[in-house]
Amino acid sequence: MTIPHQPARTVVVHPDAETLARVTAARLVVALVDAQSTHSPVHVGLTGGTVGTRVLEEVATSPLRDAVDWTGVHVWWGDERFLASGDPERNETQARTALLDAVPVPPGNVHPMPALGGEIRTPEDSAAAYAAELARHAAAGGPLADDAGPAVPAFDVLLLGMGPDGHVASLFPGDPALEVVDRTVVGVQASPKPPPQRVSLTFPAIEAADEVWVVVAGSEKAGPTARALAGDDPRETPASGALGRSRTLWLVDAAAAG
Ligand SMILES: O=C1O[C@H](COP(=O)(O)O)[C@@H](O)[C@H](O)[C@H]1O
Repeated sequence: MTIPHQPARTVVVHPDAETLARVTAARLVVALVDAQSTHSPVHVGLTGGTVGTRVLEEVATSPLRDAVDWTGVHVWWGDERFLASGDPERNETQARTALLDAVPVPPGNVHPMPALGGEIRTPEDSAAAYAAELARHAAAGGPLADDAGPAVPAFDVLLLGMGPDGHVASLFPGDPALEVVDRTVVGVQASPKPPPQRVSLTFPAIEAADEVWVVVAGSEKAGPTARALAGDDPRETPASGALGRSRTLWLVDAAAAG
C-alpha cells in the first residue's frame, strides 16, 4: 500500500518488520542499479539500528545483489557510535558483518566515521575528519559546494532509522546538534541512548541527499512516526526534519504506522 502523505513525503506500509526489511533491501538494490545506469560512482549512506541492519542482511542474501556493480559504490554513514574500531556496537562493524564483507566494494570506497583511537580522541575530532572526507568526495557544484561550508557528495540514497524518541542519525530531541547549519558533521556528547558519545551528519548534510529513506518498525515508534509525518518541530521530533532533495520515503511496518 502506498499512501501519498505530503508533497515532500511518501509513506509505504508493510505488514511486518521482516517484510519491511526484505522489500527495502530489494528497493535499495534496484535504486543502486538505476543510479548506476545514469552516473558513476554512486553514493549510499547507511544507518545503524535494528531494522537498518536487517535491511543490509537482506541485501547480502538477495539473489539480485550481484546486479549492482559494487566496485562503483561509495558507502557512507549517517551516524556512528564513538567507540574504538571493531567495537561490536559500532554501526560500521555491524554493517561490515551484515553486508560489506560479502560484496566486492573496494576498501577505499568504504568511508566509516573515524573511530576512537590515535589522533581521534573526541567525537568532534571524528566529525571534523569525516567532514573533510565528505568534502573530498563532493562533486564540484554539489548541493553544499559553496562558500558557506564544506561540501558533501549528493547521496543517491541515504538510509535513516528512527528511535522511539524520534531521533534520526544521532540527532536527538533538544540537542544543540539539531541547530547546526554551518557544518556537515557534528560530535554528540550526551546521547540519551548509549553510548553517549556519537558522531552525526547534520540536517544540511542529510538534506543534500537525493533520496532520504526513513525505515521504521515497531509499535513503540508509532507516536514519533505520526508526529514526524504531521510535520512536528524537528527540535522535538528530529525525524520530521529529514528530507531528501528529490524524494523522502517513509518505509514503515504496520505497527509503526499505528
Ligand atoms: O543508535 C541508533 O539508533 C537509531 C535507531 O535504531 P533502532 O534500533 O531503534 O532502529 C539508528 O537509526 C542509528 O543509526 C543508531 O546509531
